[in-house]
Amino acid sequence: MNGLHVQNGHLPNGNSHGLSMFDPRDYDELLQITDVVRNQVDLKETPSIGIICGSGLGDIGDCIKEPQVLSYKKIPGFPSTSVVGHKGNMIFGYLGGKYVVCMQGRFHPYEHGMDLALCATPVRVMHQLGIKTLIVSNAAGGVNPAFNYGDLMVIKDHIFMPGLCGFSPLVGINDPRFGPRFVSIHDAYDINLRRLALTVAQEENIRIQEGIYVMCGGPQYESPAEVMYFKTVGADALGMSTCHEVTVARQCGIRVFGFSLITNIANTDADNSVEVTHEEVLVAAKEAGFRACSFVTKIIERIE
Ligand SMILES: O=P(O)(O)O[C@H]1O[C@H](CO)[C@@H](O)[C@H]1O
Ligand SMILES: Nc1nc2[nH]cnc2c(=O)[nH]1
Repeated sequence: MNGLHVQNGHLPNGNSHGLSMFDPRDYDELLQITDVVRNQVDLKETPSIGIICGSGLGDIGDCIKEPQVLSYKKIPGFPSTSVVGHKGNMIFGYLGGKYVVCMQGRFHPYEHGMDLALCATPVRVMHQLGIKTLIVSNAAGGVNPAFNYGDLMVIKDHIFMPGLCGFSPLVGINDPRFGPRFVSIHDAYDINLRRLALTVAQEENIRIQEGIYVMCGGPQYESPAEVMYFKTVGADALGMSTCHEVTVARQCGIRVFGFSLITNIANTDADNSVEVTHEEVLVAAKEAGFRACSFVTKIIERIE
């Protein structure tokens, strides 16, 4: 067991289950966590689809029918969610006629005691629970000048800044049961799911964009010069999450669909002061809750 990747090697929630230390890269230790989840939920069937709700987008989890809600506090190995707008529940139930598992809240690399593999633990647990498709959502700042506040953006590809700088969740011991040491990220966001999402948005009259998502380390928002830098290299939206989850999902062969809600327009002009706050991000997400929920539900209805 290698506790190096978890702060002090201790799990804040682990004691009552006898799992007080764990390594998010160790398949067998994650299996123990997955078993604890299975034992606390009356699973109706194997969930085929996993969902991760972005900041303020927890309404997606609240749309689930026949929900069984397991607080992260009851799952050994799951850190507490410390970011406002991330409730910290794992929800099992039906959405769009399919049995799903939904993470109502995610872990970000900038939170206390995190490393990227630990942040991606929910994806590995959902893999062990049997999901074949992952839907990830996030709140993001729009960089593309054609984007408006409140737009949804289908993620076409990403630029994973921490991953490029040596902080990939795949750094460290590789257990081949999760997948290969070297993972190709050439087709991370499934093209058929992207096409399906664009069709659904058109049919439902939902304003939709498609673009490149950049994951920055955060928690500070970008300076105008940084926004300009990302714009120059082809970014459409900026956030602080998602890419580590997608990387881990692709290693396990999970098919991925991702979308961003554009909660603010990132500023490129240092002479024009524009403050971004997490409060406004949450307001934008709240306003979009119903739309995001029906978008995800309609996509799931049509997933094969
Ligand atoms: O990516 P999600 O979890 O939606 O959250 C986004 O919103 C927060 C900033 O307002 C950051 O954590 C950013 O990543
Ligand atoms: N990095 C980053 N994350 C966000 N999340 C919501 N808005 C933003 C933004 O402008 N930048």
